[in-house]
Amino acid sequence: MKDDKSTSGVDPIVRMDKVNKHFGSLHVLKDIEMTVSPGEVVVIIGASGSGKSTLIRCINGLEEFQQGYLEVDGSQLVPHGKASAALQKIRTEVGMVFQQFNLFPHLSVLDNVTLAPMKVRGWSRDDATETAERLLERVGISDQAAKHPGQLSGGQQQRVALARALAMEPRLMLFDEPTSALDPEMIGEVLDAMRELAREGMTMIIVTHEMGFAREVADRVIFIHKGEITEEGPPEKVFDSPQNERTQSFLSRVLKH
Ligand SMILES: Nc1ncnc2c1ncn2[C@@H]1O[C@H](COP(=O)(O)OP(=O)(O)OP(=O)(O)O)[C@@H](O)[C@H]1O
Repeated sequence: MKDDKSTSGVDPIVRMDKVNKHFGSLHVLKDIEMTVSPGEVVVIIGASGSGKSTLIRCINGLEEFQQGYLEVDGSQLVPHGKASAALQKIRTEVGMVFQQFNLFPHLSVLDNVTLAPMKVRGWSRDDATETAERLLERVGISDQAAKHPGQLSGGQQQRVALARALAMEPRLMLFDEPTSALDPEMIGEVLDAMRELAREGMTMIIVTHEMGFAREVADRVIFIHKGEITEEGPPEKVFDSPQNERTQSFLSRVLKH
């Protein structure tokens, strides 16, 4: 096991040691070693197809991996793991926001947010509604609670998705390119909500192409190239003086505009 001093005595929320993942003959994740401490905001960057989404999807068991050690908040996901008690626990403790919102189209905004706490956590409707209303207020869309997702803008839908994930009181939030499907004028409102969450101390792992945002919110930036972590460090270091030539050429491409 990797000895990671960033945990400084506190148990990490995520511990990955030599995790390998294949899609058939494609070796998508190669010996991934990553430790995330409570309260840390880690941003994962890299070219399209480098394995960023696959990496975070392994963390909540949406993708299985073939080799290595993966532990989330004390529960271990095993290679080739299918349904297990650990997986169930991890799914309830880890919130995820996807590129495509993935809201239930036939439910109101409020019902989208109350559903999982009632079904999974066994909360009463009153308790779930109270929490949902507070969260919708917090992401600035309390006036949309009775609408259906299709009646909202992309930015509003993504904020509902964030409220829905937070309603489960997650220990860790994963974001998979949460602004990539949004019109440019709506990106800011979603990033603002994420910024706020980071300020409040939520542990977050974020895959994004928003480099300005990454620099601003990340405690640590991880660069992935063809399934390997080739560089990581504080944002100032990775963005201003990248050591690896792959990072240098990626950043010079994406920061050109
Ligand atoms: N379900 C799947 N079956 C087969 N190959 C897959 C599957 N999902 C992803 N891949 C492949 O795995 C590689 C990594 O994909 P992944 O989506 O993790 O990359 P990414 O870095 O998130 O890319 P992007 O920035 O474009 O979203 C790619 O080559 C992709 O085509």
